[in-house]
Amino acid sequence: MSFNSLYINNLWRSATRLSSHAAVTSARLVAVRSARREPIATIYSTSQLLTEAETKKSGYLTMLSYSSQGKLVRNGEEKKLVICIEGNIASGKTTCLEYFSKTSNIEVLTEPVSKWRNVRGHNPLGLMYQDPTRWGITLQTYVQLTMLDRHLSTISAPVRMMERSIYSAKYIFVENLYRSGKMPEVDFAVLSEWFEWITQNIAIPVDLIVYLQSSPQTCHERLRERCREEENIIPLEYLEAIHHLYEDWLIKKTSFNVPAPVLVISADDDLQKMLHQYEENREKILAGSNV
Ligand SMILES: Nc1ncnc2c1ncn2[C@@H]1O[C@H](COP(=O)(O)OP(=O)(O)O)[C@@H](O)[C@H]1O
Ligand SMILES: Cc1cn([C@H]2C[C@H](O)[C@@H](COP(=O)(O)O)O2)c(=O)[nH]c1=O
Repeated sequence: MSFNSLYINNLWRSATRLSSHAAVTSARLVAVRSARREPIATIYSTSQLLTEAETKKSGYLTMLSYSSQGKLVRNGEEKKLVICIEGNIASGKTTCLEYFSKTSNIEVLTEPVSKWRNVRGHNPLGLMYQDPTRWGITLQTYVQLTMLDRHLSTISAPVRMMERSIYSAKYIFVENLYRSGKMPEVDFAVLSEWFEWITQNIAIPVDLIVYLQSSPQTCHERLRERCREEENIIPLEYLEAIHHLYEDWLIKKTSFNVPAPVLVISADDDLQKMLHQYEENREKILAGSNV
């Protein structure tokens, strides 16, 4: 095994699946020490993890190596396209993904909302809507973790389409909690430190962002129609705030780094017209292009 090549856990995934304290501890050691660029061979030999052969067989671990920028990257997936579908709450992202899931050679990853509604019997999404100042950090820490898990999971098809990204979780939702005065500064600082560490040390490739641009009013109507219990208390103003953050990020490009070209699709139309628009844009989307 080469010096700049190592197996590390997909962090939390191994923690739950390997169910061994020694394995979890050593996995953490590998991740942290490798980020500091200490000799991998030492790390590998001190690890209580699976052997290389066991690792490959298990499929739980991802082979990572350093890029020329010094970031950890997944091996062998350079030619796969990653497309993130972005947009306000209830703008139609899941519906869009469902449509494309019928296409062969596309892997579709929806947001892990079910995890946000149930982590070991707790509902951080519901808690956050009830008391954002107390529970915003709890939800957003978990969102960041689960989105990172999505980004790092092995890609099983030439094209991956995924709902949102670790970027929008931070640039839109954390930012909104903080700007609206509902997230204490210390919570925002800790989340920001985590986010910066992740994005500086781990390559999170995105080739195209498809922005479903919808009016907050449309989203409000669709949200009511969808009837997700936790979201009953969302006022129109909340969707307006999310909308403005999205517009500043992806249209005006005045707030945060945009990690990929953006293809804008207006999403206020009825379902039939939306499906027509998806067909019209299919080629561009699957080529990872916005022109
Ligand atoms: N173009 C559309 N016209 C009318 N209703 C829609 C449209 N697209 C989605 N919906 C409905 O709106 C709700 C939210 O859509 P969904 O795809 O879940 O949005 P998101 O994943 O962005 O939150 C769902 O009830 C869905 O059936
Ligand atoms: C990414 C992210 C999401 N949320 C909330 C917003 C919504 O209530 C759900 C996601 O539902 P959608 O229909 O897929 O938009 O989760 C959040 O509070 N924080 C986040 O970072």
